[in-house]
Amino acid sequence: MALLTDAAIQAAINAKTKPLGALGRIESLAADIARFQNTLRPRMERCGLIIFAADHGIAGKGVSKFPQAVTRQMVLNFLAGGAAANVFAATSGVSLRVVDAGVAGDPIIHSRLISRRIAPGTASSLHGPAMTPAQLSAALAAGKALAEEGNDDALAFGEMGIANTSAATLIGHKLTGDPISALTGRGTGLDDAALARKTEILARAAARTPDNLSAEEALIQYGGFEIAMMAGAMLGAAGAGRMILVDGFIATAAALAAARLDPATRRAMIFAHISPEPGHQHLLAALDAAPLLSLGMRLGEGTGALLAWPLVRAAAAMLRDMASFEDAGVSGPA
Ligand SMILES: O=C(O)c1ccc[n+]([C@@H]2O[C@H](COP(=O)([O-])O)[C@@H](O)[C@H]2O)c1
Ligand SMILES: Cc1cc2nc[nH]c2cc1C
Repeated sequence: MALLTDAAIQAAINAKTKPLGALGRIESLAADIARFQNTLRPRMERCGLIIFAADHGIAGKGVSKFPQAVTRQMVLNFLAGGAAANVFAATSGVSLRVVDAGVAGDPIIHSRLISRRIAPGTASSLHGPAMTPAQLSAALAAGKALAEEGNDDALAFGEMGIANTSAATLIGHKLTGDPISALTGRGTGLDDAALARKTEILARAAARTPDNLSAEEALIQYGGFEIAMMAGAMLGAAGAGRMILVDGFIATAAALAAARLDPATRRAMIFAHISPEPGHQHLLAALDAAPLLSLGMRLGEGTGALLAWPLVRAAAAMLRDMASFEDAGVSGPA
């Protein structure tokens, strides 16, 4: 089918029974959806959330307020239905899959857990690469395959991994060139002294490698398995014609890596919210992204993406189902 022009999409939005521009940001969201699906009758009925969980070798260096064991404990909480992501998935009408991408310790055995374990946590990126090239390939491929399953119109991606704000900061630094000091934040709630220590540790880890890295190399050197698998899932979702709901700081690091691996992935992305983690605005700027919500949320798990889903659904329904001035016999501007 011929490619819809931006002018044709805008004309369809402008013809709806409302003053010009009166639905604000919902109008540009509808335009993004129409452009991606190449139709003026876009479909946004089904959304699935995939939460990727993994551990980080750098967690042992005191960069998080919480112990590494919380990653595993939260996976069990997701499976029991007790996390914020479970609650918001239910209120937003989103289905949820939980993936072990590489949680430390023995494999978690549970009938509803999807096991795609690359290894029981990455190596510490303070002293060497977090993962091998073969582990990166396996993580990207596993994520891609998961996103290709099912018949969702959109996929939201969440993560759980103690110390993964450190991984996202280092990846973000190597992909944007913005300084570690500007990107590093409190994560799960570090105090001033601990934040200064984290910044110093991340600066040492960053100094190990050249200034600018390819997305592959940044993921190998600093990535988590959950971040790499999420990047693979984003590539898979875009390739399968599903839109991507990008969550917070860590998910946006995965999105930036995915967009560098395949620039065509960017068109599939909807940016759900902005987190107070200071690096998030840098990554959003590198992606030229305007997030929908600003709620002061910094939880991860896909919680911001879950809250944005009803807006995405409404935007598509507006373009598909709203009457035009002509359809409804409503007078245009005087
Ligand atoms: O999504 C965000 O913007 C976000 C910001 C700060 C923290 N988090 C979550 O907190 C964990 C990482 O924090 P930290 O301090 O252990 O690096 C990880 O499980 C993330 O899901 C998430
Ligand atoms: C309790 C807790 C829940 C989380 N969910 C995502 N990251 C998290 C980090 C902690 C510490």
